[in-house]
Amino acid sequence: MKFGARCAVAMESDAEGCANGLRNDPVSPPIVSQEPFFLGTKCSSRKMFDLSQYQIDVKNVFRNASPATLYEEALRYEKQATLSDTGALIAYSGDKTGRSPKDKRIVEHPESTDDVWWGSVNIGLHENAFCVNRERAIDYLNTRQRLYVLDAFAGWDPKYRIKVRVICARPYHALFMHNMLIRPTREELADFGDPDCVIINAGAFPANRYTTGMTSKTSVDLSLERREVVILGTQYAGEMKKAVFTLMNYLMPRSNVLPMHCSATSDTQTGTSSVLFGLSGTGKTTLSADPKRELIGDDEHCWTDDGVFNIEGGCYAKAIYLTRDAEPQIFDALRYGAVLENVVYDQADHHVDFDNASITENTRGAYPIEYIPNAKIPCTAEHPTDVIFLTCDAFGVLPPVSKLTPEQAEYHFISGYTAKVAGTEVGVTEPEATFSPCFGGPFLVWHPGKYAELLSKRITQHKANVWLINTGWSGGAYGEGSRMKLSYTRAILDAIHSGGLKTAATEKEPCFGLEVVTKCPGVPDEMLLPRNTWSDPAAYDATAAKLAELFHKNFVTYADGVSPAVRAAGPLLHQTAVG
Ligand SMILES: Nc1ncnc2c1ncn2[C@@H]1O[C@H](COP(=O)(O)OP(=O)(O)OP(=O)(O)O)[C@@H](O)[C@H]1O
Ligand SMILES: O=C([O-])CC(=O)C(=O)O
Ligand SMILES: [Ca+2]
Ligand SMILES: [Mn+2]
Repeated sequence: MKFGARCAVAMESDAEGCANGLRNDPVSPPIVSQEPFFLGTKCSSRKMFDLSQYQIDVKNVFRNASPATLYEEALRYEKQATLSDTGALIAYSGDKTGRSPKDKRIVEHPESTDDVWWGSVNIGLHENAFCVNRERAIDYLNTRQRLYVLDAFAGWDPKYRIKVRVICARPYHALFMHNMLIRPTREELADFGDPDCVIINAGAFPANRYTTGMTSKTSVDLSLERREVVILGTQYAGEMKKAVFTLMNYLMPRSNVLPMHCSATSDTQTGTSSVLFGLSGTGKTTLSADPKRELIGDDEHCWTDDGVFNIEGGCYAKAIYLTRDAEPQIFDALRYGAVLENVVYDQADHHVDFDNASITENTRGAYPIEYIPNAKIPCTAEHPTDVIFLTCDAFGVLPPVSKLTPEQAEYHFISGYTAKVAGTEVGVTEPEATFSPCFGGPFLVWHPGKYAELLSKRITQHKANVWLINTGWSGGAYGEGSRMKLSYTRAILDAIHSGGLKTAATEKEPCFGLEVVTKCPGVPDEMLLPRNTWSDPAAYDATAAKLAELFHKNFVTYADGVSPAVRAAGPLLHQTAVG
């Protein structure tokens, strides 16, 4: 894949100095680190890493510093940084503890404007406002004593990978991206050349609300032409990884490749994969940590003519209520090298209280993918045999598992349903339906139809089975029932992966028209038909009808762009009343 190179940079390798066993020149004062990853050698160069092409002139620039160096930097220079009792770096993101989708902007440019699905997801920004924000970010970075540069890759398939450069002021951000991107070898770093994408992270500094197009002090701006991301007014680290994902969501479909907000695992024998789509909190990361399978990745993948590849080099797991019993692989990955974001810990022994949501519900841990024992490196796999849609239905009406027809698959992919539970956001007192197209609305650049078409084509071509799994409520809506037991969801996945569920008994459910699996090893029969789990079946019917109506209302926007068969694949109830 070829990208327009805009800026030439002299990137000098320190390999020679190390090979000669040269010590640092004692007279040159700047501390410059270009340590390679995982090589176990301390190899620093006195050559300044030059950021002048970005008009950045800061004395101490660390390029691809080792985790140990970044730990040192964080502990010295970040106010609240500390170590957990398992050796993870604990860091705090400040006011923003989650992504800010309303503050995301895409530069309007004649070259890409016809490609972009403009609206509430992709809000346009004038090129001039982008330049103002970019300059503001650079001015801020120039006030710093120390900066961190990370050059690394996104995309495990060499045919599609892009070179990403992160420039940031916080060691925690550098370590986060070191974990989340694909770490280059020493040779790859020496030959890195010009990056395909640059993230300029000045998140500690606010946007100016009077800059055209700004509605708050936070702004995450992407220029598809410059291949640059500017971050102001948010230090939540997840913005950086999802900015890369957004860029991939633009680039990949141009090469007939489908980017997916999903996790992926592969069969240890056959190498075939299964992908789990789902919005935030539905279980992608949790369920992909599966000792019976190989882990390809937990959040961002692409489906090409050759199979699937992970975009990332690490995982970013929700840490709230994490226990070693329920999720041992993830729990054990939160050790030396991992970043633990916004967690509360005991001041005396630095033991992390995973049940404490006083800073945020969205506590997170970021670790390199090889911290999961059964990760497959390189993170690529054969075509999926199974495509799974995860939904966390807080209404408690969707069945634990149903088998979708190709038309239902397209309908549910475009709908992207999940539900928020009451209590986590102010003002949410009952389950709130969320529809996010392609289970990743905030990251789409093209119209959802483009991704839906690519998915349908690949599903048909590879005869993949499509399943809808409810990881949310059972026995009643939020407040009445309870969250689906993780062991049941895992048993369902095991049955899918063993091939057994393909031939399992099913029953057509009348409200959503779903073919519900009624027998699954490891799951009590009565759990599989949700109506049976409610104490009041009439209340179930009423809630199901309400949800069906929400599906119809949401689908109105997309109805014109799909075939009549797909339009008819939604919930059966109230179809005429609303749609
Ligand atoms: N039956 C279940 N299936 C999956 N997860 C469950 C289940 N019951 C409870 N959970 C919890 O729900 C959360 C799922 O979060 P997870 O990190 O897997 O989300 P995700 O889909 O990866 O989201 P994101 O895109 O934000 O990273 C975890 O905290 C997990 O412990
Ligand atoms: O992006 C984040 O901050 C976490 C995540 O995976 C998501 O929200 O989908
Ligand atoms: Ca995740
Ligand atoms: Mn995600």
